[in-house]
Amino acid sequence: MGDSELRQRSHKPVEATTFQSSDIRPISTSKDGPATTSDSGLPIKDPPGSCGLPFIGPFLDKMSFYWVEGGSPGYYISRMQKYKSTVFRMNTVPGPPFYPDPRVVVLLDQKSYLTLFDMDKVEKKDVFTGSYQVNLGFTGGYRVVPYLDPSEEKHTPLKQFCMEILKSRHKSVVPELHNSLTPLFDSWEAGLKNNAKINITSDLGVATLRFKCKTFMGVDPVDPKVEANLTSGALGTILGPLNTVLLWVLPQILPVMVVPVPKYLKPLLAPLLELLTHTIPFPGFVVKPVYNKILAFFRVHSQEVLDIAVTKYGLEREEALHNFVFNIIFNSWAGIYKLFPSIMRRLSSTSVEFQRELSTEVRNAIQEYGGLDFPALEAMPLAQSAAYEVLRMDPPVRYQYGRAKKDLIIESYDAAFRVRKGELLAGGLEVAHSDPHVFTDPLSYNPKRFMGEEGEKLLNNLLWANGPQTETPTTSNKHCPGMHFISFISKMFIAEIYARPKNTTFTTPFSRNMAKSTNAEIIETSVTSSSIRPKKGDFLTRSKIMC
Ligand code: HEM
Repeated sequence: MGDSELRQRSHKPVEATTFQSSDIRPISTSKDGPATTSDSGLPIKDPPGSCGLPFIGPFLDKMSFYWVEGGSPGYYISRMQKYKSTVFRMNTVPGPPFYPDPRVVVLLDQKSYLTLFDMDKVEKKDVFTGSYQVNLGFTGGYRVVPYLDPSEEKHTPLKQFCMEILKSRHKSVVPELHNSLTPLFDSWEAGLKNNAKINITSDLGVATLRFKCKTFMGVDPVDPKVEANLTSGALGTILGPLNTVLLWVLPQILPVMVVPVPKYLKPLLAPLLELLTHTIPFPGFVVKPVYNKILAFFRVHSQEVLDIAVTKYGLEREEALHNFVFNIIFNSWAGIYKLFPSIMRRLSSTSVEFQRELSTEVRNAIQEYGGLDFPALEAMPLAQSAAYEVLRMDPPVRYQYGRAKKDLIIESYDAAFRVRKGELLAGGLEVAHSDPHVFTDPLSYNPKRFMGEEGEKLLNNLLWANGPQTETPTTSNKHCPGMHFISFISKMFIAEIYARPKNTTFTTPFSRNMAKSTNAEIIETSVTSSSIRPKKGDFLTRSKIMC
């Protein structure tokens, strides 16, 4: 399916669809009988779609998700087109035999998607990763804050603690990000002059890990002089800091990930990979050595932070420690690990003229305010818009879930759907972020999209942080408390690239390597970065690229 087909996807009302009886549980009705139209006059119907026969349906769907349709968004889009609806029933992943019930009602347009942020309508208990839950052994036996519903007692103090950490360390953000990126960019440029191979994703991974730890704990996790650092001991030496954290992060998301395998090896490797990654939930003990290593580092260096958790928020020290590790490594670092390479890839696809304009904005602001700091960064609307546009097209977290607290009527643009209490709602964010009702030419990277009065209004529809960019994360909602932090550092990352003395545009080898390491394709051989374009059909294959 091509981009043009996607653009033409229909939101016209659909005919009533046949259901498997196993898909439907009894629905409560008012004494006047069930309503036939919603409050805004739309016809009420059951969501189209079928989950198939028990076990067989979910199993076949799961195979299709991982091995035929390349995961999100292709899997969602093919079903959206089949049912001619942006709300429908389907099986999510993982599924049988050893993962829980994968039946969900999917929401793919901007209107229905908002249901997922309405705490009166959905419960967010244990749905952070969707239909399955990560073994508690990954987090020291604690249910960390993203798994808690706001109605749970611990949610408020744990979220307040996270917000406090972000606020209290904000002055360190600019210098620490600068100090982490400058030597890295220097080394890339030096290496590229000598035709050395660079790996953008892993190099940035280490740099941002150092940035996170230095900002929030004041210590460098790879400095051999630092106690319990992530390169120390046999494990640290063998794995290195990046693999240590990845070996803890990845098994938590592997159940929903498409494992990239060359086409010709698929028949050979698929059964083995299925068995290893998508069949049996990972038990906690598999990550114990690496988690203990991470924990030991945090335990030594987060005492000041933990004092705040205990004295100000009345939290148990050990629980606060596991939450702190999760906030810094899983919530935050893992998101940046995906986001920063996406920013480079998207920027490298823009024209030289645009990159010059960006560079001029960055340099002028730095000159006017005497350095790359908060005031200068405030004066970079183009860099900010370019960053928002990456968050729109490549949201690092691609799914959101919530369980219906009661029987609901959920409206899309052209129909209203009955959803039963207890059903799991699943949002596919890449598709909702490409809603043609809201975004013009939604499949194109338009770095100026969020600029100006009209552009700023679109921030209401930027939902990557589990809520509109214009709304505030609070203890009563599940909005990501790191929303402003991430928006800010993404803009600063762009500013750091374009503030570099020699980089009015990326040099050719820089771009070529960016292209190679992010799987983009060089379609011309001219010397400018505008020759780098994402692969054809990128929207559909992106999930493979980014994994
Ligand atoms: C690119 C980076 C990030 C992305 C894509 C991201 C995305 C999200 C999303 C989608 C959720 C909601 C999950 C759900 O309930 O369905 C969430 C929640 C959360 N995020 Fe972020 N986040 C990022 C960075 C951060 C940072 C920097 C922090 C803090 C240091 C953070 C802390 C949290 C916490 C504590 C929650 C749970 C909120 C609650 O329970 O109310 N995140 N994030």
